[in-house]
Amino acid sequence: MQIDFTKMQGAGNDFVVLDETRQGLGLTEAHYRMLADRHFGVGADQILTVRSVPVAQQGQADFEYIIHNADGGEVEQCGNGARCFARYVFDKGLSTQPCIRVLTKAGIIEPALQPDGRVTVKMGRPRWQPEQIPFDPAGLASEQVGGLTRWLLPPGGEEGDGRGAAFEPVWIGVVSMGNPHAVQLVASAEAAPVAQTGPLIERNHHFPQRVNAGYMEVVDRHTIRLRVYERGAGETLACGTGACAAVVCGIRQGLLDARVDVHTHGGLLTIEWAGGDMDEVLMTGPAVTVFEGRINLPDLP
Ligand SMILES: N[C@@H](CCC[C@H](N)C(=O)O)C(=O)O
Repeated sequence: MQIDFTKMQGAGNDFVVLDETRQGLGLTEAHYRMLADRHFGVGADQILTVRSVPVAQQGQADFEYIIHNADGGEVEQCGNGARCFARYVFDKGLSTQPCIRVLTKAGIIEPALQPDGRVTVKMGRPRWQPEQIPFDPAGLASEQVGGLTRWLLPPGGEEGDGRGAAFEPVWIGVVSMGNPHAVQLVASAEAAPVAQTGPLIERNHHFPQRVNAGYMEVVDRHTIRLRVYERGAGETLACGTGACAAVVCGIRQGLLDARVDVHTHGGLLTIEWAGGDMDEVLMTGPAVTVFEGRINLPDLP
């Protein structure tokens, strides 16, 4: 099977974007893994698919947005991808509107193209309840820091199983931005042990659907440096939902103001959140088309 694709990136978080508005491509998890593979496929952190809104939800949104991680698994949300999604549907003429409503597994988000070429996305409200994440805090120590509950996580997974013996337990803030995030404060994002502890936190048994692990260095009240070890993709150059999650945790802890610049290895994202239960998080950043292509995919189970 031959399929057309567009390669895009948002702050270096890179995507293969597929159009299924006219017909489904019938791809399997193995196909998504192959597209994402940097040696045998195109190479991407996530595969984004544009679909028409299912009949039952028509009127609620303009498009449906399907996200697969590089490991082939379907996930609920992707922030950098949402900006690329909006740029794609506009540039391809699928929409003439600079502001669209997009249906995701985590609800409706609203990306809007800005005159300077960046995209701002209304990402929805942060969700803090353990069952919304999902997160099982049974047996973990907790502390209250400002408005944030932090949990002491043994990064080795099962307490006492030996795998985490080399690492100290870490205090994490836990939040869903449609997808699950565990955010820890670090003195230096550059020096943070992302490659060592990221995979252990991702698969820690307190997160039944795994988790994205964020490492946040607070520079001042409106600037952070952030690295994220993403569920199903490993460390990426930037994570949009990770940036939202870090900033809302920082604001709740009283460390950050309502508008924060997030410096990642792939570029700058700006996150705004007024801090109330009903307030939505806004994310602004770049969305760039890299190239168009066509690839032969073998039959895969
Ligand atoms: N790169 C993303 C997040 C993609 C999904 C994530 N890896 C997950 O499994 O939840 C972003 O920009 O938000």
